[in-house]
Amino acid sequence: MGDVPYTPEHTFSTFPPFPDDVVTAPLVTLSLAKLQSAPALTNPESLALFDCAKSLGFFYLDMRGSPEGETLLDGAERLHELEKKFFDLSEEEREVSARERRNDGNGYYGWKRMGTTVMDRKGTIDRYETFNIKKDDIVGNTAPLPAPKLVNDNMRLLSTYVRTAHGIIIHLLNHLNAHLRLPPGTLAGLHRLNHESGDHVRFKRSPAQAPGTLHSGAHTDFGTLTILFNWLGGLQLQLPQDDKQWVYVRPVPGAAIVNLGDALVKFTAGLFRSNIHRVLSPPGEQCALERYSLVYFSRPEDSVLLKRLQGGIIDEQPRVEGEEEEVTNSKEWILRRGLANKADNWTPDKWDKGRGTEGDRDP
Ligand SMILES: O=C(O)CCC(=O)C(=O)O
Ligand SMILES: [Fe+2]
Repeated sequence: MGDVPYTPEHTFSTFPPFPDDVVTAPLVTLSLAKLQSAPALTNPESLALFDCAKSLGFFYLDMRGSPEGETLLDGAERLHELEKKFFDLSEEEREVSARERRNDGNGYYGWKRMGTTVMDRKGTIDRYETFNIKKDDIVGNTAPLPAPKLVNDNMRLLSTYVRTAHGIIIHLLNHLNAHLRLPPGTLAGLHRLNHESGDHVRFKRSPAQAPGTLHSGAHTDFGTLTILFNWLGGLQLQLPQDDKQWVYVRPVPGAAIVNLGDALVKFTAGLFRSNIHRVLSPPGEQCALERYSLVYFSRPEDSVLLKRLQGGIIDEQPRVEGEEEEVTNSKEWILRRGLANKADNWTPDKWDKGRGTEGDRDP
């Protein structure tokens, strides 16, 4: 997309700062370069990753000093520009990629206009729009959903981004695999780039709204690992402690926010945590601005069953009665969770069907 001379620092400097007087999440910062520098079992950074997967399930991943990390940062700045342009297209142009047009049962991918899903059991209507671009469409595993010229002209950028994000995710999974004492390559083998999966790039925008307005409802992510770039605040997570306090996640230039999703909870029989999060209007002066996010969601390949993996320390996890009942594969899980919240013909009963691993954590 032409030359975007932006660095994360530059982009951050164009916005009012994230305020200092709000409570923020105590996320650890892990360095991708350090994770890449030594094998898992002798690498303190890797042990910190394992601890985090078992406790909060959210961390900053500092991308600096790693060639793959720097490529991702550059791609994120470029895609931030591209998503602004995409959402500024006329409705008619965005409509080309409308999720309703996807008639292959994959109606979770494509453009979702604002206000077409519900965010809670009361039926509160969402306050954001998204464009989910399927990894399989980008790397050529499937025939792509029609897209505006703007998007098609940027396929190389999207392809580099997807391949880089996917590679970083495989690297993180290999670390976790080692600590779980699973046979080498077990997790990576469930997330092969050239096999169909629910991985996608998400563009997300919400308009400026009153302070404290809920933009996206409380949820856990459905899949494996999520790599999120934010430039403005607004993301909150609910601390696991008893008081279940909601705290903001401060966006940090040069770092992505990474979190674990439900698939990793299921694979590890509850050893890992997929934490609840939501989005409110950005705090302080940032509230007056439109808010964009850029997300890469990784998910197990479509046919993978979402249940405990055999082997390693997972075998030591207690068995819960009924845990082998109603096991779904990854594709069914995503579509069930992703489409249960459509606002048309919505009922509270449908909301219940779309729940993930929140269990009694569900607000
Ligand atoms: O907009 C954000 O910062 C978070 C987005 C998110 O949690 C999601 O799309 O699953
Ligand atoms: Fe999320």
